[in-house]
Amino acid sequence: MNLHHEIVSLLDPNFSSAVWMLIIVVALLLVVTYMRTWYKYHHTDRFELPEDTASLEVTELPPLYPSVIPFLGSAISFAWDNAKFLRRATSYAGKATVARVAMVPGFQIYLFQDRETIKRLFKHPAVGSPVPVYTFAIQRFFGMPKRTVEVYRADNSGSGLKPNPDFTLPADARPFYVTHKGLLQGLTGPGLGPNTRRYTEAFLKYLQTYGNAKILSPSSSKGEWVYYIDDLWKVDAGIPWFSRRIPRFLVPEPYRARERMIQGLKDWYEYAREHFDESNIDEDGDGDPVWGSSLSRHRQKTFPKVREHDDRAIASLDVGHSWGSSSNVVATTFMAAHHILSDQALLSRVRTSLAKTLGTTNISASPKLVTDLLDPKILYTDALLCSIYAEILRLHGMAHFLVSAPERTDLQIGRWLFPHGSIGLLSSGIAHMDASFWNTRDGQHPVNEFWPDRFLVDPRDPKSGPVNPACREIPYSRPQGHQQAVVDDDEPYFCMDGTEGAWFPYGGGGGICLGRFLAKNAILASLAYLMMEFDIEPQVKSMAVNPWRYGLGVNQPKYPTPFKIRKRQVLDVQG
Ligand code: HEM
Repeated sequence: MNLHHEIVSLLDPNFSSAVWMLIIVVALLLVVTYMRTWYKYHHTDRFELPEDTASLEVTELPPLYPSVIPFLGSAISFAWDNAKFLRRATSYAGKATVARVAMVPGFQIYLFQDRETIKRLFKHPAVGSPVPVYTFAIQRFFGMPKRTVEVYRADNSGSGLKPNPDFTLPADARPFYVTHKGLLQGLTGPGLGPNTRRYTEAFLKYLQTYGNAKILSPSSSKGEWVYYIDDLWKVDAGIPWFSRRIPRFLVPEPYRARERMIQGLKDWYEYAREHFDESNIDEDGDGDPVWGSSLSRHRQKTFPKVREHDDRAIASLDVGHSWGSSSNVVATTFMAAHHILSDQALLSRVRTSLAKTLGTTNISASPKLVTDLLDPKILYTDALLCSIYAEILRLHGMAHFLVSAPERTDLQIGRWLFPHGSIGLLSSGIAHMDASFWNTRDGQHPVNEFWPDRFLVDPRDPKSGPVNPACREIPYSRPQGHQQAVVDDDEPYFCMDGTEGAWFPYGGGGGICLGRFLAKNAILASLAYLMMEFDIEPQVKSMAVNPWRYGLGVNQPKYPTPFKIRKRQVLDVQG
């Protein structure tokens, strides 16, 4: 049949009257539904937030985002360009807001982007991290065997000591609790100091032997050394593919690298079990030559007691741990170094400020050990360095977070209802780019540009500080600390007051990154060492960000960014 015939048959009243009627009814339904949603969407007073919400009776769901083709319309826009769709759906009259989006029939996602709601979500004790996000990551990113993933999938007991009341399984079915407890101690408790120190020592050693150094896992199955860190970066490059479920035959390299890491880790466990000697634990009670840290020893002791956690499964968790503890730290340090090194005036300000903070211009010639000098307690007092750190994570810390309401209880988040079993999405990338909230110095320093002074408060300048003076709610205050006492009252200081719910590269609430303190310590120490000890010349004029990774963590460059690096020759001037 040719086109002419098709048109004729469509116009034939006998053939198509019923079809036409159906099409017209469906079209009318779509138009009416769209107009109803559109009307409600535009007539919700979304910016009216009552002061006291505790006594408020909430019946209001966030407004449903209108879409011409229900469900499909939003799902397609989201899949096509999630950053653009999220920005559009979460902004109203130029302000960040909340919206409900129908993704597939029967499933709506709650987009929370206004600061007040985000602050409340982070503070609400019943808001959790959805189990499917974690199970997706351990299975797809880190190759966890299915049988072990099922144990996580069935664990709705939470990560606290006391399981949720509806959880009826025995204690060995609580992998979230076991993992969380170990990480909490190792990354935020007694392990933080020793871990920071070991990180700094390893980083210095790596740079001092730059070019020759390869970090090796203890052995592989064939007794060969494996380039663990090289493989880690191959896995890191594979994360955008894993997250889109691209199969192995199309991108074999990251899958192969992951397998080598898993094998190397399993061999290491065997080797370490054989060679560990308690009497070799360091004086700090944490490190040891074979397991490395009390966190590793704790994981080895506790994981095998959880169902389906043999060496194979633990190795997948450790691939995840290796990735989680390095990818974002390296990306943040790289981005900060790139911005500092691209601006000679800033580089010189950073070096002057560090020399003052550390009390010397030549840190390796200082009578103090470099690791003592790069102590976080000292580096935290360097206002410019801290401001650069916060600004880099604002500009480049782009992550989507999912939060969940409990399975049986509706939550009241400010004036909004977050119904039981629902999933919410927050994007730090959008919050970090809110031009109405951040101080741009009357547009001189737009939100999409790096401004090293954004988080500095100059007591003599009322227009300084991170928050747009027009929407600042609380006055800034100088951080109180023993080192701060010696500081001149007029000197600019680092401050994040008033940025809660607007700056959250590490997530927030119960699911907040447990490595955030270690990350900050590592980033500050690495930057201080790189800037003070080396002359680094980038070999590219500009750097483009890789859009493929948007929402997966800190931005990375799209193309290789070569640089020349050599040891600095500086005179030892004690401050
Ligand atoms: C700049 C560096 C880092 C960034 C931007 C970052 C970011 C994040 C983000 C966005 C999450 C998810 C939060 C959520 O889903 O609500 C997370 C979770 C986590 N991060 Fe980090 N992270 C960094 C460094 C680290 C380091 C150095 C470690 C460990 C040594 C670490 C360990 C973890 C752990 C264990 C979790 C899971 C927390 C939980 O589920 O209880 N992170 N991180």
